[in-house]
Amino acid sequence: MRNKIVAGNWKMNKDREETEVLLAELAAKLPDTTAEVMVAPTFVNLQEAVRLLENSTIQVIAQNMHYADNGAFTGEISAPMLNSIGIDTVILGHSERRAYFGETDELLAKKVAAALEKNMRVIFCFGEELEDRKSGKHFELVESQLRNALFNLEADDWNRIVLAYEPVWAIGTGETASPEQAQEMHAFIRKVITDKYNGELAEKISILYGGSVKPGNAKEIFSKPDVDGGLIGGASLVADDFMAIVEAI
Ligand SMILES: O=C[C@H](O)COP(=O)(O)O
Repeated sequence: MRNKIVAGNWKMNKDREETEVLLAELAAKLPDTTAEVMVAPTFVNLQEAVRLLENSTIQVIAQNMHYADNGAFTGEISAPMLNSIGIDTVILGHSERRAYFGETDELLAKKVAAALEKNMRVIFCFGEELEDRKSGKHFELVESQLRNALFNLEADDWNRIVLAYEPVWAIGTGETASPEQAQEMHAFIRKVITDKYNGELAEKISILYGGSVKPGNAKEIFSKPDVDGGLIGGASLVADDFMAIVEAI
């Protein structure tokens, strides 16, 4: 049985006070669920978020990290720093990091290795652009992203990998992949992992869908057999919406 996960990626939203308000609402409204529920506030508010959620089952995770432990990397945050405030899960490879900050598969392979080395869990994001889908190259592209960043991992490393398929054309656009498109890609991802490793390993990997998941479409998307939850952007900034999505899992 794979872990069901609903993770809220707050991106560059919510200052300190707004963070406190939203976390308090989320803690109060969290429904009874067997799913893992996670939130990724901005770096400056992570420590406070950990403190505020110490009595909640909601996990606080990070949006990004550098591959080095420390050093001359102005503006960056390392895995040991995250560990030191009680964070053990990090989102890597988000399409906004790839598009606006030039993150490549090669760099992401180093980040993934660094996170795993520090016993962190990684939510690894990947997905095609609209042109890739229009030209029918989306399967090829997705496979290459997995191969380049993750296929040097040992089978055991995958115990700490969660995948988040996010078609770039569906992020923040209001346009969602149809539940069938999501299922088709998730099944393909599981097949690619089966071919590289084995079916048993592939069956254990939680594969989240991300891209305009809202209370109104979450249930249908989550009903697909290879969709194990969601990475939620905009709707994670509104407590009732996020919790409605948690209810839908
Ligand atoms: O990390 C979350 C994804 O980028 C999805 O964002 P969205 O739900 O605002 O489309």
